[in-house]
Amino acid sequence: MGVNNISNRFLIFVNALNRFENILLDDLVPKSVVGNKCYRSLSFEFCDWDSITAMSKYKIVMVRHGESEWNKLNLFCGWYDAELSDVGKKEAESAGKALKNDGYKFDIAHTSVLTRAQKTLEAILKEIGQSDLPTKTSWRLNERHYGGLTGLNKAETAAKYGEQQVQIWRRSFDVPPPPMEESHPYYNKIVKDPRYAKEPKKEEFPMFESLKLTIQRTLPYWNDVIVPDLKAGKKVLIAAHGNSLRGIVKHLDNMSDEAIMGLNLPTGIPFVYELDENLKPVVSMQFLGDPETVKKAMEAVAAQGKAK
Ligand SMILES: O=C(O)[C@@H](COP(=O)(O)O)OP(=O)(O)O
Repeated sequence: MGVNNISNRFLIFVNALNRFENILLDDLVPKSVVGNKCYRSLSFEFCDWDSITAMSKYKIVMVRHGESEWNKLNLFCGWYDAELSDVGKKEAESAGKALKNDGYKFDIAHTSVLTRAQKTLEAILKEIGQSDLPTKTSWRLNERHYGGLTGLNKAETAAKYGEQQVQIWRRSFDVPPPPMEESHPYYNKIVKDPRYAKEPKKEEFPMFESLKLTIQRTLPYWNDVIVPDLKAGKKVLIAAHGNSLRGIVKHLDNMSDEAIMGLNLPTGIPFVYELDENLKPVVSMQFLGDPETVKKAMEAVAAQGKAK
């Protein structure tokens, strides 16, 4: 959960419930104290700002790319290499401006091999005056592979198979979409794309991915590449995708398979994690955007799976 001390209010992002809550300090009195100035209620734990600052050892910023041409058309995108839409380019610039306003500078960036994430990163780095920032790219940060759904319209798919089925395909933890067959219109474009010539290995190359499978290939990158950067004292920025980032968030916040179903990440709004020495969050998913805008953007992502 993210916590901001706003005068006598705490603004809390309640992961399990996927919403922001504004809580008066007075309301906190009956809650049990779980540590130095940290509190627990039925649905969340939180700490006052001084305690957070004391515990925070690592800071990392993540951002889902700006709206892509395929987000705009409401198509399942996955490993299809969609460009940013004009709105997405503006979102990426705004993300950079928000980071600049808050004085963020980075030592390293990580991104996927997909254009929409790379272009978003590029726009952000331009805004913060760090266009030459060392950047590592990996297929392990790619969006989940949407298999046979790739290229289908989400609302039309909901009208055909039911909203519930689309919700399962989009947000269940371990139910994968149908595989991408060789006859799929984008099979060759993806499988024969030169950017995958070296990796993933043939046996690792996905034809579909659930969130669980996505996490299985993203986490090794988190553990083996990003964590060492953090431990070396580097300030890290990740520009990636709705579901590869949901996987990292689930891991960091130790969210249950059910709780992660309710999380919809908005495009182009950076969010911050502060981690303690054991890489446990002391600040979770603190968006650099006003809560009402973030909430609406999350709801809009959730609604993409509704039949029109
Ligand atoms: O593949 C896609 O369609 C979207 C996510 O879709 P949902 O899981 O939200 O349907 O990925 P992104 O735009 O983050 O690369």
